[in-house]
Amino acid sequence: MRADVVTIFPAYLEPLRLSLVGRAQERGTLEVRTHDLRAWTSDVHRTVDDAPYGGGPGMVMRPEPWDAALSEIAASDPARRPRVVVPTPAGRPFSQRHAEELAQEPWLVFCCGRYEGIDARVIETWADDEISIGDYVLAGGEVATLVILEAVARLLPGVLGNSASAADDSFSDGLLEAPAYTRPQVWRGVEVPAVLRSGDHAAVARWRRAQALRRTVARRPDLVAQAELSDADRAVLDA
Ligand SMILES: COc1cc(COC(=O)c2cn[nH]c2)cc(-c2cccnc2)c1
Repeated sequence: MRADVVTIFPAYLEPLRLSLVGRAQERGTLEVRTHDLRAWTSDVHRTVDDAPYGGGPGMVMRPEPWDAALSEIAASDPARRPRVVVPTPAGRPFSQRHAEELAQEPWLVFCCGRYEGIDARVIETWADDEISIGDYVLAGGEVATLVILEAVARLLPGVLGNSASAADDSFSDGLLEAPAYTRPQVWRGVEVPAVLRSGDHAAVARWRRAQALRRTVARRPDLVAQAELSDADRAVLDA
């Protein structure tokens, strides 16, 4: 996968060189290219923003630099059309399913908005996906891009070691993760649930499913409504 990121703060994307996403890049599984939007300005002050029509607080990002940047990036591989993603509070809520969808794409381009956002005509012309990572306002799209790219990168083949698997992700079955434990067996007087030390894999699976169900009912009833529940699941919830 190739991922281009257009931003006025390229340094914000440095964390992508670390850890999991960094390893994916070393392996060639993912190629991340960052671009400074100001490279596509033509005035001496390298202006990327201007006052909003209709008044109101703050500034809006001008269309010309974005159009020049996206045109040049898209033209760099004429045989393919990138999927253009714009992180924004006004976007579709990001989810594991959405990450799985994006992980199938060979080429993503992320547009990191700053100020009050990007001129709507750029979004209309270029954006394939407007994505929100949560109902709050960030100062720019860079952090949201890091979130989305990390969620997508870990789904790419070979990125997660063989000890972990995205297929076992909590959200892969639509429920929250069950509680996890490791050594010591007793810590601060609290013992690891016996079933987890029983070696009975079927019992462990039943216990984890029950814990995940109860946790999801308590914290995210909205997810329970969407999950496919078996009769055994319903028995747990009715208990
Ligand atoms: C492209 O347009 C944007 C992008 C961003 C950065 O993304 C987020 O904040 C976000 C992404 N998921 N959740 C939050 C912020 C605004 C914005 C809107 C209103 C006032 N101030 C800023 C507009």
